Amino acid sequence: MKIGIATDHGGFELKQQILPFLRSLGHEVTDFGAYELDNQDDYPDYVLPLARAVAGGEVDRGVAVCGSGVGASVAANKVPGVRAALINEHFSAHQGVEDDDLNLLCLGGRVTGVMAAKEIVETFLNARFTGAERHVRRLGKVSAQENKN
Ligand SMILES: O=P(O)(O)OC[C@H]1O[C@@H](O)[C@H](O)[C@@H]1O
Repeated sequence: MKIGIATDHGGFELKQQILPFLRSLGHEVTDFGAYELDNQDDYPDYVLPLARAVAGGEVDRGVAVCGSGVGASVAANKVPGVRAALINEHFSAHQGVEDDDLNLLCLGGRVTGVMAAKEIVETFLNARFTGAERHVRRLGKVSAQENKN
C-alpha cells in the first residue's frame, strides 16, 4: 500500500521508529514531516498535508503522530473524506477500519510505546472495510453532514 506518515515534535521519536517499520513491511511510504525535531512546531503543518493526500487518493492510508494523538485527529478530521481516529489498542485498530472505514490512524507519541504502536499500525493496515449495509448507511449519514458543511 501507499502510506503517508506525519508528526510534530510530540510524535517525532515514534515516527522515526514507525517509518522504517512500514517500509520493512513492504509499503511505499511518503513522509510528510516533520523531518527534524523542533519543539516549537505545530501538528497541523504536517497532519493537514497528509490528510489532504489521503482524501485525494495520493496515499491509500495515513498515520499521524503527535504527543497525545488528539491534536492530529482533530486536525485530520477537518479534511473532507478523511476518517481519522486516535487508537491505542488492538481492537479499535481493526474494528475502526472494518466498520467505520478508518483511513487515517492517529497515535500518541507520549502515550503509546514503540512495540504497541507497531502492532496497532500493522493491524490497521491489514484491516479492510466490510462494506456491510449498516456501516455504509451510517457512513452515508456522516458524509451527508460533511457535504452540508
Ligand atoms: O510540546 P507541547 O507544545 O507542550 O505540546 C504539543 C502536543 O500537544 C498537543 O497539542 C499535541 O499532542 C502536540 O503534540
